[in-house]
Amino acid sequence: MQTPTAAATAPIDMPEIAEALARMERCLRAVGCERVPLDDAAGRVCAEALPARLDAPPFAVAAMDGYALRWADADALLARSGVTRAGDPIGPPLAPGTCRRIFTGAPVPPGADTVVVQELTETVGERLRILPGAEPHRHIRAAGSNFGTGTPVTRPGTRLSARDIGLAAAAGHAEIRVHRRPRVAVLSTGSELSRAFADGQAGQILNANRPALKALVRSWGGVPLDLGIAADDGAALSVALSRARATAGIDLLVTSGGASVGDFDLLSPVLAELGFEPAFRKVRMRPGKATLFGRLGQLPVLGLPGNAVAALVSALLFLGPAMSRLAGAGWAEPSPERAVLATPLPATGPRTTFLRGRLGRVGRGVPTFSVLADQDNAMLSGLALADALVLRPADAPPAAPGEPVAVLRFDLSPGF
Ligand SMILES: Nc1nc2c(c(=O)[nH]1)N[C@H]1C(S)=C(S)[C@@H](COP(=O)(O)OP(=O)(O)OC[C@H]3O[C@@H](n4cnc5c(N)ncnc54)[C@H](O)[C@@H]3O)O[C@H]1N2
Ligand code: MOO
Repeated sequence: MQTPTAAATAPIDMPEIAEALARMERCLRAVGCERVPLDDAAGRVCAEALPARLDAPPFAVAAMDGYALRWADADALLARSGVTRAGDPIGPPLAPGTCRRIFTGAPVPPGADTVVVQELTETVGERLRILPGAEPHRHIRAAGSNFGTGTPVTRPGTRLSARDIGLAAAAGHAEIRVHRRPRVAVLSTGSELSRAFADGQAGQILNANRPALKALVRSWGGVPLDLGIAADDGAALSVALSRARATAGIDLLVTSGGASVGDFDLLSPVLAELGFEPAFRKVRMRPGKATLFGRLGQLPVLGLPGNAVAALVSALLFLGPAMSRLAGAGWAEPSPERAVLATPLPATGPRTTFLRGRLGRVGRGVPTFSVLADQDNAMLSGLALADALVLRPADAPPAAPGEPVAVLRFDLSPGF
């Protein structure tokens, strides 16, 4: 991990989202690699350009069931000379004036330059007539026409799809080098958090962020490590953070809560005592202002707000790209799409603002966006119902139905 260079020179203020992301990007590197069987490679991030170990197809093969022949002989009545099925050896060369019965996938005999589909042939006694409609040089897949030996068949930095895995297998590979899954530790902070429904006592809140963040880590290709709950107590938080720093193999620590300005929001002061190097301690966005990022020794730390909606919106913007970079798939920020307002929007305050809403579609045009009534940053019911966020610039005036807006669609961040 590189030193957060911007943070070293810039004041630790409240950067805009783009600046905060840029500072974060400079601090994160892809994790190491491992070799896995192709059967376990789906969705993993490829770390090598596998070269094909053979020509494919390895020899000329018939693409249809029919007869192999020399096109120059097509006007004659052809003598039959044997049969080749898929899996048969290549067989002897085809003598002039003859044809060979052949089936899809079978090696084409040397000398033949055309396969005529059986539907365009006619048997005349012992011989074969080629009917009008047959075409020269058809229905043969030349040796190496799919790929040649040495051709790279996988691309580093891409998530392996079923298509990639099929191609790698066709190219003679049973294993592939991939990035290991990033290990992301999740620490919830807050004395009010209870561990489970049955524990719930007066004054306690169920821990929604922990399972939600672990789910995101898993959906985005990582392995979550649950570090439990730290109370709003300096000593407890210090122990939990120091333990995380000392634990080998954690690629990123994600905390939630305790990041604001209350007397019991201790994350920032405790991190500072432990020698944290911040890249930013707040972001000019709503929700999600209480987001911090930096390095605790070698360990990158992303501090998300406690409010459940703020935590998830901030995770969409910051944890998503971080996971993508750590996983080896490159830095990938959620990209806004165009939509048209179906409902009015209020003026925004001094931070870039995200409002939850639902997309609709009118004809084939850009989708419509209807803002939801519930925009409380702690209340998950509205976020669960939403399928997009509208992105409003800071200090934007009210907007009316019909106006174009930018939206972040949740379906473009699978698992969110
Ligand atoms: N005087 C100010 N107060 C607050 C400000 C501010 O600027 N000045 N910022 C507000 C904003 S914005 C947010 S967001 C929150 C951020 O607070 P923290 O990150 O310090 O989070 P907490 O205070 O610990 O918790 C806030 C809220 O979220 C609930 N919570 C916490 N963890 C979880 C969890 N794991 N699962 C479910 N819910 C959780 C917690 O009970 C609180 O209700 O601060 C505002 N205040
Ligand atoms: O900005 Mo807080 O992080 O609004 O919810």
